[in-house]
Amino acid sequence: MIVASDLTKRYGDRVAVDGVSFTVRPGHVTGFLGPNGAGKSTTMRMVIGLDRPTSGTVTVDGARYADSPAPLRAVGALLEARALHPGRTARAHLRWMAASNGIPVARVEEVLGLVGLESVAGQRVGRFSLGMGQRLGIAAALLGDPPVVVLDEPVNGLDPEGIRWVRTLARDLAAEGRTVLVSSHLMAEMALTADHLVVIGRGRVLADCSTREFIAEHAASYVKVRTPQPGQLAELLRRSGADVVRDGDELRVQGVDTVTTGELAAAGGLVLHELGLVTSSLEEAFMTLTAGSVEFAAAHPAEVSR
Ligand SMILES: Nc1ncnc2c1ncn2[C@@H]1O[C@H](COP(=O)(O)OP(=O)(O)OP(=O)(O)O)[C@@H](O)[C@H]1O
Repeated sequence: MIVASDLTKRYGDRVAVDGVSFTVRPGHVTGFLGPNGAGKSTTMRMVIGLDRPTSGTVTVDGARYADSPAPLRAVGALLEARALHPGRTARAHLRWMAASNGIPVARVEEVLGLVGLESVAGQRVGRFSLGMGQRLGIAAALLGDPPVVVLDEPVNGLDPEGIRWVRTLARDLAAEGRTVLVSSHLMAEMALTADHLVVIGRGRVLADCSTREFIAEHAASYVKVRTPQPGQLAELLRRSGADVVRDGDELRVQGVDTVTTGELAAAGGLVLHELGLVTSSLEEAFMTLTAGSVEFAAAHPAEVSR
């Protein structure tokens, strides 16, 4: 279990992580979600002791990572900008990591197989593609067979097959009872991978709930209905308590479902050309939630031309 309590990190007068508290439980994939610059990497670096909190604490299974006698066996981590010796082969890199953590060399071949890098294990990592580098980073994270796995943007640079592979791997690791924390700035991907979400923006926790709860709360939906008699239908719907927005022959209705909308139209003898439920995408929900906390938002075209 990872427990962060009031975790804060300042760089000079810049607050990267601002009083963040959350718990990552075993047996689940927890998605750590936020736009660029939200503080995800900084938080993850503090989890594995690469950065020291300005204040607050973070513990892994009750202990600070820095106090662990064999860190790779306690927490496996894939962090961005991993330092790799470009002249070393993938196998040599993993063997060196295994040796320095008292891990049997046979485990190196196991993890190479697990991430699908056996055939290129003898190649120098300097020539690896971004995707191969990510797989090597994941192999390194799993080397110590750790109960806690922290993956920072693991699908970066992966093709669709690779993305699906990471998703399955994360879920399998959680199903084995491990604690799995995966960061991403892609809401849709996280919705498929994570059971639980911790959403941050500008260093603060914006949401901490199950993925199901997040979808139910933030993905807005409305009934879309098209009719040649929009004025009359809007009137009927409003009388039954619905909020209605009219756009030509189309009505966007909230507060009643598709069944009620159809029945009201039938009772009023009105013709319908279209009736359906529209649910805003999770990406939209995520962007709405984090709108005020995006560090590098693109200017609106109208603002640029002004
Ligand atoms: N070493 C550093 N010195 C100064 N500022 C830093 C440092 N590391 C991070 N920051 C700042 O802290 C904030 C959070 O950065 P962080 O990399 O943790 O965000 P992130 O959510 O991981 O973003 P991304 O998705 O872009 O990786 C940013 O404003 C960043 O500029």
